[in-house]
Amino acid sequence: MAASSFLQYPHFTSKPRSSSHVKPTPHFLLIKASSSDNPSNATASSPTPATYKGCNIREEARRHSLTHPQPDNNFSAKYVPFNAGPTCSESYSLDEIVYRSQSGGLLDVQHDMSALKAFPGSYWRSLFDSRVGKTTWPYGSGVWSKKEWVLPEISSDDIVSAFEGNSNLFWAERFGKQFLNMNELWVKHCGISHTGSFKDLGMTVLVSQVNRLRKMNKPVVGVGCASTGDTSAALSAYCASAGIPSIVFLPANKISMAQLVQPIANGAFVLSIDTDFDGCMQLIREVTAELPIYLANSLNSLRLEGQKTAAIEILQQFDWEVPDWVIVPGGNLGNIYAFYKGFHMCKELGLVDRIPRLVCAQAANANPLYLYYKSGWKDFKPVKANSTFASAIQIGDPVSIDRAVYALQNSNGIVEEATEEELMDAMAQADSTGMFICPHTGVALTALIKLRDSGVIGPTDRTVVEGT
Ligand SMILES: Cc1ncc(COP(=O)(O)O)c(C=O)c1O
Ligand SMILES: N[C@@H](CCOP(=O)(O)O)C(=O)O
Repeated sequence: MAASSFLQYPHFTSKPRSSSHVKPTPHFLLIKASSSDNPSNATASSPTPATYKGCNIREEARRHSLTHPQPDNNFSAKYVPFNAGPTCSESYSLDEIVYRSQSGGLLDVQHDMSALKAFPGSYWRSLFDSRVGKTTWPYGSGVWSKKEWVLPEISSDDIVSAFEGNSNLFWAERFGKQFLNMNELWVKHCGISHTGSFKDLGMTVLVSQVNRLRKMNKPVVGVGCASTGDTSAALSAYCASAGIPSIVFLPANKISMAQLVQPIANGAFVLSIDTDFDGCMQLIREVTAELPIYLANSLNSLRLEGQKTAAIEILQQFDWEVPDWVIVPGGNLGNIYAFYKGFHMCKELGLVDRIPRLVCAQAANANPLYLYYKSGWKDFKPVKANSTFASAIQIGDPVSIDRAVYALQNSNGIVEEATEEELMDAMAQADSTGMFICPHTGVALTALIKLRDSGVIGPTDRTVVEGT
């Protein structure tokens, strides 16, 4: 299909739809950014979803901020080439539509660290702790409770949030003791989220920024992604919440029915393409380079700003004590870098004094990072990803390979792999102790089992496995 023909699809009008066109759906309750806080804008057919004593929570937040002042917003962030040296002067405003550096490399969101450092670590710890479990807009979200470190310049009115984050850090006591002879095993359940995916953490940031860009009349007619199921579920839900068209490229017959239903129900333009995820990723990169469709995959570094908050949350949930190990399943490899970035910011800004060692776990059927690691980081080759029960990480040519290597090299990290048999055994063992985990978490648990067996992870090491 020619790229331009996407624009003929009725979803893709060049004019942003006003929020009055958004019909609330009975399937979910998202707190939607509106163009105004004026309660009189709420009509009978679109009731304000969250009310408190007759006012919406934005109004309430505004009143609250008068009595509980938030830090002065002198904070800012910009895009810079990923891992550029101190002499590099290339940078872009976050209001520009750019995914790659001049040399074609990855970008990173760089915060004004000197402005953030004006406040001591104890200040940030107390501020973040004070926002947990509240409905104050937008800080009730685990992502936006760290707004100053995420997208400091966005207006709270532009934020599209489902109050994602603040996920359970589960003490896997029985599994740890019975199968691993360890007491300090924890599972960070990032997948217990609005759409059932940790991608919500990144998507609230990306779609909020798109909402802002559209209000600035930037040329964004819709948002698109390639997906193995989770990114498309998150993208379509957040876009539907904000009344923004979305388009998702899915590899045909490789998405579970449960996840295929999500973008369809959310009204996304769903394309099932006769290729694998890597083929879909290539296609969406070409389409978003040519058309005013904003790229929502983790190649877009905005996503990682939201996902990094899971790492900050882990520290917060341990009362700012640092675990020894954090194990993350890896596919397109944005998330392992997001974790590194969250931990590293906490160290740099004085909230903690060290970072955990990171482990990235891949399915043996889709293991390009593992092979690269085993070569001593000498020889990266994309692979043809074979089918795996961990279908969301069936990815052979990860876009964030450079970010992942950086994260692992700077955290004394390790890469492990899991065969199909190993990941299924790990799942069965975990489930037999009352957990109910997905195959991707099974891949991460397999990495843990192997590292315990070899003695690399000790019996008293505090270890967190990310459930996605
Ligand atoms: C359920 C699930 N777990 C883990 C991952 C891996 O995350 P990443 O692609 O950031 O490496 C993905 C996506 O790839 C996923 O959908
Ligand atoms: N597993 C992912 C693959 C795409 O990852 P992304 O983080 O780059 O969007 C999915 O759910 O689609």
